[in-house]
Amino acid sequence: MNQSIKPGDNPDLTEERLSGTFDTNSMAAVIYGSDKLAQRRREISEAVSRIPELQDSKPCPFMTREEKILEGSRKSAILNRLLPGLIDLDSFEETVFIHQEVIGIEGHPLALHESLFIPPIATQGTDEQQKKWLGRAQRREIIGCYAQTELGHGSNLRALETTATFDISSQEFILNSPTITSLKWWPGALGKSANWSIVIANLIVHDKNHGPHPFMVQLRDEKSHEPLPGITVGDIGPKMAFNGADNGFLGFENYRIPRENMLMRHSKVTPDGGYIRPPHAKIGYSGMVRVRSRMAAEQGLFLAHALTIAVRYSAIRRQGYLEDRSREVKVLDYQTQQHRLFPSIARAYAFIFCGFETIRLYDQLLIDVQNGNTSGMADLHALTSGLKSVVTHQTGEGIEQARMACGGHGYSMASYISEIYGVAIGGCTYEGENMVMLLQLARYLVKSIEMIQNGKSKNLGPMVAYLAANESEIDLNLGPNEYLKVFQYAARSQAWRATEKFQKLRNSGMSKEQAWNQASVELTRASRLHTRLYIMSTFINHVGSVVDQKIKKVLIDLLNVHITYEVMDIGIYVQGLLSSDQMDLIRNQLYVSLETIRPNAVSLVDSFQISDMQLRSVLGRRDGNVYENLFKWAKSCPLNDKDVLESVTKYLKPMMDKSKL
Ligand SMILES: CCCCCCCC/C=C\CCCCC/C=C/C(=O)SCCNC(=O)CCNC(=O)[C@H](O)C(C)(C)COP(=O)(O)OP(=O)(O)OC[C@H]1O[C@@H](n2cnc3c(N)ncnc32)[C@H](O)[C@@H]1OP(=O)(O)O
Ligand SMILES: Cc1cc2nc3c(=O)[nH]c(=O)nc-3n(C[C@H](O)[C@H](O)[C@H](O)COP(=O)(O)OP(=O)(O)OC[C@H]3O[C@@H](n4cnc5c(N)ncnc54)[C@H](O)[C@@H]3O)c2cc1C
Repeated sequence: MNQSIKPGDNPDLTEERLSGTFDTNSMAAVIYGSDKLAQRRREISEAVSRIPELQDSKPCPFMTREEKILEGSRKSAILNRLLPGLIDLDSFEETVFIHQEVIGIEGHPLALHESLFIPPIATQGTDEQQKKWLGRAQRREIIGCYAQTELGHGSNLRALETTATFDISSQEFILNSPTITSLKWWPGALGKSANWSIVIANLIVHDKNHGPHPFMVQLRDEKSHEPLPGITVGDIGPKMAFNGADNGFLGFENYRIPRENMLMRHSKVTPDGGYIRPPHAKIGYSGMVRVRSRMAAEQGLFLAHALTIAVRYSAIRRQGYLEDRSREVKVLDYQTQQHRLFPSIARAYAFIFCGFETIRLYDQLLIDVQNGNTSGMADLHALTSGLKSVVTHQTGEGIEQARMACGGHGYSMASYISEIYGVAIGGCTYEGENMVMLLQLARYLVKSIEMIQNGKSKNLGPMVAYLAANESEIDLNLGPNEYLKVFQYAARSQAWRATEKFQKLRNSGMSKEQAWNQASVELTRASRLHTRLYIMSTFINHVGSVVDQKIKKVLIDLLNVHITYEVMDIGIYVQGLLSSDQMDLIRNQLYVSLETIRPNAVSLVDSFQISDMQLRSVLGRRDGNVYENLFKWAKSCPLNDKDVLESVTKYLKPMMDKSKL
């Protein structure tokens, strides 16, 4: 049963919900990993809806940037007071969720505090450092951010210019931004809100540069909030979206911090200037790996937001005719609309499933690393590098298709899809620009193939074992596992093609760097296919583990949409394996699976359980009463406060009057 049905709803949406074949609360339990977690989300939404001071003071699209930042801060402060009664304070998921619900996706002063400030202290700080700062940060006595990127350097961390030079005589580090390009640029909440930051700076001891390391740095006075002497800080200005966040710039001029402010769980500087190396050279990058490991689920949810809006709206929007000329048809009945939206629903489910898997893998790695075992770091770095790149790109594509699927109203901020798009595609850039991260995964794939070439296939990890197989024929009695083999063929042949291109260029005498650059488009293609294969196999495994038979049946239907769409999408890579008859068969299976999923489309998006407050979309309202609310929304636009604006009295009217003479 669809749990969203209520009296007074748009009858078209109710009809859709009645046609659903499964219980949406049970599906939510599968999406969020357990009945308890799905129920907690419902309870938190419900509790928030009953607290007047947590409601939006006006629709976000009508707010100026200053109002957005003020509103985010107002709500953050209220939440901090109310949180103990509303959520499990130890749960990161609940903390993120309630902020999302109350403040939305446009950013807020604590967005980075939870995800990039507290985790490095907790994982890279010593016990004493944690004792000193963790409690204060968790109680929000201080607000923090993560300052790594510089005006001139983001992707290439080796070129960061900020320095932290150890001064033995005073037992302090002296922070400096030696050039304009070394100014920290982009950190969220740095601009106006944060008073502390994790700063990534080159550690210099006895004139030797040990590369980027993390430091705890106070930026502003804790009483006056004024920048401390030696600190230059401010906001970088408006962005494409995410304007409730104050991304900032930061410069240091001989700014001193105590030796104890370098996060020293892994690397250390001793009082006499000795440097102790970390157990793995890239352990300082693990804060980024943590965020990347969470991005597939986050992005899947961004896509889920846009699809909830587009699918619900498509069920109430009637336009044109099919057979019955007496009533216009729901646009959701057009095959083109289904082809535009349903593969994205499948992807959203796939991203969320695989996102929760990578969060689990990261949590396991964290335990291993704390126990001194860093052997899994390279695997997870490769996996999350590829995953963040593919998922953010496909999420952006899916959201944009969702916008277009809503026709003209999709272009209005009342749909809110443009904001979702703007925030989500930031993910193509932050936490590592997508091409750069695909090339990180490519290094791993090339190394894996070199192992095969050197007769060491048995040392390959399970995620790359397929690179050594030799599939040349597919039985087209196609079930998911045969589709997986088709995808493995595509990913394998592209990985070999790219590696061989690189090796050929090397053998022709080209430098490693030039050869890599000349092969890089092919290498990124290999990384994408490898990642899409991983997403597909995780989806298949996940569906296989579902116990509730009604839920399993729908998920198999959704999986069929996914695997047929994905294979059609990579057709060019499987030409050597599949005949044109086989491709036709798959194409037809895709069209059949679109029809099969159609009656469950609304229930599948309802199962994401995104409340109206969180969705902030007139088009995507749960009750489907879109037209009357669009009219209300337009009337409430500040431009309509007056009938005659100054733009008219001051310019247009005089112009028209003058023209009359
Ligand atoms: C509705 C949904 C709800 C959602 C709720 C949440 C909403 C949130 C929305 C918005 C929030 C926005 C928040 C944005 C926050 C953004 C923060 C940031 O962006 S922080 C800055 C991030 N910066 C980067 O990511 C920089 C990218 N660059 C790098 O990471 C590195 O420079 C590099 C590209 C990895 C290269 O590093 P380096 O030059 O040092 O190394 P290489 O020579 O290339 O490689 C040497 C070997 O090291 C391996 N390596 C590299 N990194 C790692 C690692 N992390 N772990 C393990 N190994 C690593 C590399 O693979 C090489 O190995 P070999 O090939 O030699 O074996
Ligand atoms: C919304 C948002 C929030 C952010 N928040 C933070 C934050 O809180 N803290 C923080 O420190 N930073 C933050 N950032 C910065 C972000 O991490 C960087 O912008 C990102 O890492 C990309 O680096 P860049 O800007 O230097 O891109 P560039 O590296 O300059 O990329 C420009 C182009 O060059 C290409 N390119 C670069 N290197 C290579 C290469 N080796 N091979 C092939 N192509 C290459 C890229 O693919 C891209 O096409 C944020 C950014 C955004 C957009």
